[in-house]
Amino acid sequence: MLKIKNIDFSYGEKQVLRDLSLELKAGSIHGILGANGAGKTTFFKIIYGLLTPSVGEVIFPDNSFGTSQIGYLETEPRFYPYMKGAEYIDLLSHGNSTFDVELWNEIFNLPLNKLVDTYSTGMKKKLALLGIISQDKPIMLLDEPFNGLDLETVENLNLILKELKKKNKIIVLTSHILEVLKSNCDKISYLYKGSVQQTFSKSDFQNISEYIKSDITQHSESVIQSIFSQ
Ligand SMILES: Nc1ncnc2c1ncn2[C@@H]1O[C@H](COP(=O)(O)OP(=O)(O)OP(=O)(O)O)[C@@H](O)[C@H]1O
Repeated sequence: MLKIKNIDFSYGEKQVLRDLSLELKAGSIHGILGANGAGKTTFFKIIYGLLTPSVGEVIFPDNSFGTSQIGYLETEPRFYPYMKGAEYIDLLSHGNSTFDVELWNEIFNLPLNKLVDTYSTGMKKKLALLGIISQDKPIMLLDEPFNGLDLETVENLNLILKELKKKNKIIVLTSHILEVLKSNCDKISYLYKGSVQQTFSKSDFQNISEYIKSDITQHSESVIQSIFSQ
């Protein structure tokens, strides 16, 4: 179990996370849902150790060594210039001699001998995903992993996530597409104004849209109606 306890975080004067607590189980996929700017990426950066909370702590599972046990897929992955796809995978998979890049690339179909600079946006996302998978870490933080992927890769990623879950990993993923979260996750937490406002289990997933709609969009609906009635 990865435990996040009572975290506060601010960028300067701006408080982004407030008393955020969450427990993430091994062998399960936990979705994080939240509006733009709700604090999802900030939350991942805290778990990964890129940011330090002013209050609260991240408690890693027994026998793990903190952030070295985490694979982190950023929303917009960054690459070194003049690096080929294969070199990127070599760099990330370092220490995992069992990773069979050729076999995996039968699924991802990437031109690994070409410079990453020549890749399309979706190809870069696929390369970053392949890199994270190649690391085979017990904790995987995936920030919008489905963004920019073609339909075939979306289907493949659904299957891959199922297999990774069977390997007892702690997987946390964000998406703005509710259906993506519903079909992949065991639990979904709704982040609102920097706190986990509600965590839904599978049996409650059908209530999520209604919950968010009543919470967020009622005000927007009345504003949109007043704009168009002018
Ligand atoms: N480096 C930074 N300096 C100052 N404020 C920041 C910084 N990074 C993020 N923020 C602010 O923190 C808040 C949370 O940002 P964050 O990127 O964590 O949100 P998010 O939920 O991942 O959003 P999105 O869904 O748009 O990716 C936003 O208000 C954002 O403007």
